[in-house]
Amino acid sequence: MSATQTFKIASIPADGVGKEVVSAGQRVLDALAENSGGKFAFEWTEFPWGCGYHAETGKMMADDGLETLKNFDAIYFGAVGWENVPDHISLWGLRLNITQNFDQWANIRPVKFLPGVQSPLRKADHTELDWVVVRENSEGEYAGLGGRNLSGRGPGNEVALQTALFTEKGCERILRFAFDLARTRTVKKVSSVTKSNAQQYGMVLWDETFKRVALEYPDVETESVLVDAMSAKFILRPEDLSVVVASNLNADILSDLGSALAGSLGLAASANLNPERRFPSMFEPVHGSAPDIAGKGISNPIGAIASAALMLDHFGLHEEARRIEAAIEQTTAAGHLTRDIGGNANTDEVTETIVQALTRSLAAL
Ligand SMILES: NC(=O)C1=CN([C@@H]2O[C@H](COP(=O)(O)OP(=O)(O)OC[C@H]3O[C@@H](n4cnc5c(N)ncnc54)[C@H](O)[C@@H]3O)[C@@H](O)[C@H]2O)C=CC1
Ligand SMILES: CC(=O)C(=O)O
Ligand SMILES: [K+]
Ligand SMILES: [Mn+2]
Repeated sequence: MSATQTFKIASIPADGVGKEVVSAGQRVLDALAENSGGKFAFEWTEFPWGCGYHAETGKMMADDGLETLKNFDAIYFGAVGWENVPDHISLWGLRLNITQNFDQWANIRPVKFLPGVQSPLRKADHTELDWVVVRENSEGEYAGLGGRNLSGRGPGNEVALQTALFTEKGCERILRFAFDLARTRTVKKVSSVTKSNAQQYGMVLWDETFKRVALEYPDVETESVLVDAMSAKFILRPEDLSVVVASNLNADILSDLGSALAGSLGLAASANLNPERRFPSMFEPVHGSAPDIAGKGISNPIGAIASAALMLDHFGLHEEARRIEAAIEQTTAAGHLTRDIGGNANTDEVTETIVQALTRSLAAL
């Protein structure tokens, strides 16, 4: 028998439901490894970073945290944010610190409809709707550029600048990524989203770069849509979508909309990729720490488990990734649903049902 391939994964559950869903995802991956016949194994190292760590140390992560993370094959993340730390401090201190410094410039967020899950869309059918949001994850509106003039202009006259950064190289690499992804899909189409009628510098550069790159992909259909119109299109003509590429903020908003259309924020998976593989990539559910339901054991683990499947794809374990997705589908089809999607199962019950479906499918090999 050939040697076991071991993947070193850094897990960062962080805050709120992040802890519940990361442990669910680990449980599923461990079950997969146990049934792999020694083909591969996962070696987990958990880091306690997040708002709880901040309460004890005044920092969101260790000073040498990035240096430590560099040695892992991937990062499995939960969600960051709690009431003891302002959201912009916690997000920049942990998630954005990692995505920015590890140049995880491509954020892939599939919008996936599942059997047995009711969508708010009247015409939703899980066999027909299937699109993916590609989010520029390194610049745009989240470049972190700007500043505040707190009191220099006198009381009541404070000013703040929040500058979006668009570079031709940054636009080009994410647009190429979207085209390459479209080529792997049944429907070869890229919808590029901006607001270039109102934002006449950066987003016009994006639009022009899109037209230029598109010339190299004559086999891929294209459209350029303004973000306000695209939000309507998500609801009225979702069957027209395959790959939707947008800037950091616009894609952030559109991906929450997409996951809500599929039934819940708790379902959506994401991959923060450094496509050059100079740094580890990070896999996390699209949702945040959900303080309104945290600690009750009722959070939906599917977004995190589906993110673990995206991590397997990154490792080249495609067949195993599809098996996890199939186990998720079997579970929802059989009516094992958490509350956010209309059921009354808790996090552990759904996770165990997915593990059982996965184990059965592996035993049948
Ligand atoms: N990547 C990250 O770590 C992100 C962090 N955040 C942070 O999370 C905190 C809460 O942010 P919100 O705007 O409330 O967004 P959120 O995504 O945490 O919650 C929005 C709604 O979706 C529900 N929801 C989210 N995940 C769920 C799950 N797994 N199962 C069932 N229901 C779920 C919540 O209960 C809530 O009603 C903030 O501190 C925010 O900064 C928000 C988004 C992403
Ligand atoms: C911060 C946030 O909302 C996201 O990355 O989706
Ligand atoms: K998250
Ligand atoms: Mn978001």
